[in-house]
Amino acid sequence: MNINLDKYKNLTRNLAREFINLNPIQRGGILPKEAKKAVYEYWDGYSVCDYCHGRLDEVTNPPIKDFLEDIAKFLNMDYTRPTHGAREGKFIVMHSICDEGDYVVLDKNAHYTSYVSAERAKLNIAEVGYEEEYPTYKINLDGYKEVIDNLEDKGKTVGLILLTHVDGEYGNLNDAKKVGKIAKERGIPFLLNCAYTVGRMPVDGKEVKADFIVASGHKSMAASAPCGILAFNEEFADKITKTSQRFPVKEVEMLGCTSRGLPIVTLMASFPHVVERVKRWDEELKKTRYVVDELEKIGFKQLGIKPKEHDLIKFETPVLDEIAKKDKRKGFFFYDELKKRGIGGIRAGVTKEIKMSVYGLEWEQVEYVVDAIKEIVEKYGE
Ligand SMILES: Cc1ncc(COP(=O)(O)O)c(C=O)c1O
Repeated sequence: MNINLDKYKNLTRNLAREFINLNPIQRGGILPKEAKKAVYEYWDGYSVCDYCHGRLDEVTNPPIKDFLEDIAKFLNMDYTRPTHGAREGKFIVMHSICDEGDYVVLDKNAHYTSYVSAERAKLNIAEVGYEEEYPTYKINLDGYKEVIDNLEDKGKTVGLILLTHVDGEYGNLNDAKKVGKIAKERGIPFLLNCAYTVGRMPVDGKEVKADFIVASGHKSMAASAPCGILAFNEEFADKITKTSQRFPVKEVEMLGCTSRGLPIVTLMASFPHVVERVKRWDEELKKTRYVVDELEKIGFKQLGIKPKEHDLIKFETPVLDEIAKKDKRKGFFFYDELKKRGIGGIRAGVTKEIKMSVYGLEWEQVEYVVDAIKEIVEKYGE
């Protein structure tokens, strides 16, 4: 065997712990210290299966069964199951409730994993477009009606309506209740993709008339990847939790058991922290809007709906692009300068547009980030 194993020794992370990480996909997945402690207890393989009597969702030690009931209450949904992430939840819904060839109607800002889930489930896609493209990229939610009507007029079956609660490109928050109402009127099941919302901000499934909610533990619930939650209502419980003919205790869509180790433990251990932090969502929005106000003063331009209703910020940054043309480090100057100031998470080499989030940072840190960016622009700009 000629394999060099040295590279696996002493694995360390470049983005050092003391860095302020501005990457929007990572800010909601930072573990509180309670969850870090649980890691030491449960880091071995199938660590949650010590007292299993056949199925993950029924394990009482650690308290997975209770957790799934509690998280259903937290989301105001009837039932939940653990998954490996939002994408696995979407696939489970599509695969279990749609028939091959059905249409999934989704918003144009949907994540690639929504498309890939549909493809894997052998479904077709129809998109709902924008009310406005540049600069807000706001989805025309009334457009769901038109897209559904057009498909039905052509004799097609719409098996599912999917809405991205907050998208990963612009951080636009959609009015889920509006789409939930359309879904109810048309009698079509409604899946709300809450990868960027559940765990960061309050979400009430019944209020928005969602039949299914998918959430992402590692993106927004302060958990280690990969893990997530699929929540569903009574009406669809039989389909989602159908058991195997040959192994009657095992749920087919879960392939028996999903998150069977450390990730689900971090998800549970972080739950008290998550329950508390969503109550402080207004404060998070204040921080986000402060960043936008301050950085627009130095020539950044926020894309997406204004004012911000979510912490993911996308900026057009012509000032950075101008500097990159002259600096010998080219586009890498910004990454480099941020790194010197203990800030990471902005894509290296990119200066035309940047994405960032200050979710969960202390106000002092938010101000530090804003001042650091202003200082860099002042120092290197004209
Ligand atoms: C809107 C949205 N949905 C889903 C996902 C995927 O989440 P997961 O990794 O939990 O499948 C992402 C990841 O960036 C996302 O932005």
